[in-house]
Amino acid sequence: MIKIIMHGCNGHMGQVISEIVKNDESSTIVAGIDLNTERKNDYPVFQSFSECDIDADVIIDFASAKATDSLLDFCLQKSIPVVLCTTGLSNQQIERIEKESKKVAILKSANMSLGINTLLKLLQDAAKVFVPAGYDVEIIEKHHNQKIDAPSGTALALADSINEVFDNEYVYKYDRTLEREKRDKKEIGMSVVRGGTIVGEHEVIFAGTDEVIEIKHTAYSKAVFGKGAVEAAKFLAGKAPGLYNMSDVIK
Ligand SMILES: NC(=O)C1=CN([C@@H]2O[C@H](COP(=O)(O)OP(=O)(O)OC[C@H]3O[C@@H](n4cnc5c(N)ncnc54)[C@H](OP(=O)(O)O)[C@@H]3O)[C@@H](O)[C@H]2O)C=CC1
Ligand SMILES: O=C(O)C1=N[C@H](C(=O)O)C[C@H](O)C1
Repeated sequence: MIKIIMHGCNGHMGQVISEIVKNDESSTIVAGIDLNTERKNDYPVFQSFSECDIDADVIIDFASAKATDSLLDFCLQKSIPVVLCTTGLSNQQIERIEKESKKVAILKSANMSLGINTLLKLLQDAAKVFVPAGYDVEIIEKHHNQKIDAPSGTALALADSINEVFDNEYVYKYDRTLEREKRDKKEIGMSVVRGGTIVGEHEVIFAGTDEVIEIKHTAYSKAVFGKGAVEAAKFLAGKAPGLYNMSDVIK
């Protein structure tokens, strides 16, 4: 039975994970951390890591980038691996995660679904064909109106996966409203929609002369992220320090 601390336990994803774990015989949540402690849970909830003295095998994090530094402090202090799912991290935080992963196991993934993680690999094959043939790459992402960060962590991961094939030569373009020039060949454009309760849509477009290829993923429920996160937690518990991602879990 793996013991989990749920960071962001009273948020949308925290509640999805709580339900999954409640029905899972091989994992249990031993504590939650959340700014909001009003909700009743069947485990103790602390407002911050500094108040939590409970030990665990792994932490699942779906909270806020504002809380990522205190999360890392706690993981290092207690030597507890972490499945880091929060998006909107700064470059400094990403550098720190890389550094700290030499001391504790960290699995970082902007999207825990099987679909997106498979797409990350498939896209590289598509890009190897279309980009050298001169096709432009554009990404459109759509999310609910409660989302704080833009573009989504997944949109950035999709772009990174394509960019990696071309030695990271491509520049990301988030806003064309001030442009008075044609699109540069060496850019990947990202467009963002926010509205209602859209769970998460990501579309990658390869636009060539007289043809367009659109590869799209739609999440219909947050459960796809929750299931992946619990699977990742089971994978990471007991692992040696290192930086892991979902491709280590989904073979
Ligand atoms: N990797 C993936 O597959 C996925 C990643 N995400 C990412 O996960 C994160 C959370 O998403 P979601 O559950 O929808 O967001 P919510 O806002 O619903 O939940 C976040 C929870 O964390 C709490 N929180 C905020 N700041 C702190 C803090 N400093 N310390 C402790 N708790 C804090 C919030 O409290 P309060 O409401 O009081 O602010 C809230 O209860 C986002 O970054 C999102 O992009 C989401 C889905 C999938
Ligand atoms: O905030 C969300 O909801 C989601 N965030 C992640 C992201 O930023 O990519 C993953 C998913 O699309 C849902």
